[in-house]
Amino acid sequence: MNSKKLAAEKAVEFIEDGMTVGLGTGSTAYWAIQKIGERIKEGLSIQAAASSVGSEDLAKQLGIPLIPLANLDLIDITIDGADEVDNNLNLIKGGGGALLREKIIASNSKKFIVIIDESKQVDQLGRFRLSVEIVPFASNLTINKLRELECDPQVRSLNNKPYITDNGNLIIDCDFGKIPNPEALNGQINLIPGVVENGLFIQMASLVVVGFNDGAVKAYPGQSART
Ligand SMILES: O=C[C@H](O)[C@H](O)[C@H](O)COP(=O)(O)O
Repeated sequence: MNSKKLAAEKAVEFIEDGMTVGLGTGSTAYWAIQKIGERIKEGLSIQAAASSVGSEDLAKQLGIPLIPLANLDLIDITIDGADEVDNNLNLIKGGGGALLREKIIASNSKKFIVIIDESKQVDQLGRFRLSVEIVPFASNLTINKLRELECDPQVRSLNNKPYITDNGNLIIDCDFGKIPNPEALNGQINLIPGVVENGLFIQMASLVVVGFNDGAVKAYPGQSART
């Protein structure tokens, strides 16, 4: 049973004609984009905003109409994956390096639906290294500041070169261990000059849809639920 696909397809049921839809990034969001593509072929009429070049390319292949990002106003619904979801429905995202665009799109969405398989559920965030996007200028200085937070910062690399985001920045993966106060840590990190954004998504989820290996799907409403 593909639990990522189950969660993704459940979430796509919330999309209605005429909506502006935020497309997430990653292996779970992939299934949501595929399902949206299917529904477009069946006559669904929407416009979409992609959170990464990869998702934009996939949407184009599937014939999903994309709205130019500069024209984006309010997004009706965004569907995206996560690396971890805690009991308060706070998230760690950014494993695929798309956290900045994802956070901009999610925070401007009336409804933000998070889709995960059951392995992503945790009691407390911190099993997964937290991604921090920083500008390349004097990156060592910014990394030193992150090190002061005692998180063993590591520059993400790809093919033996620093990984560069869609925005031309670096990703620093930080191991904080268990994160007892994600809200405070989010503020501390984002106050460091040179940091663009980090992968903590605090009280942003309207709904978390979890796919289970036995075929069950459960949905948990978040505190930011507006509908
Ligand atoms: O930057 C990547 C995103 O935050 C992804 O949504 C996240 O890493 C989850 O990806 P996946 O669904 O592939 O586990």
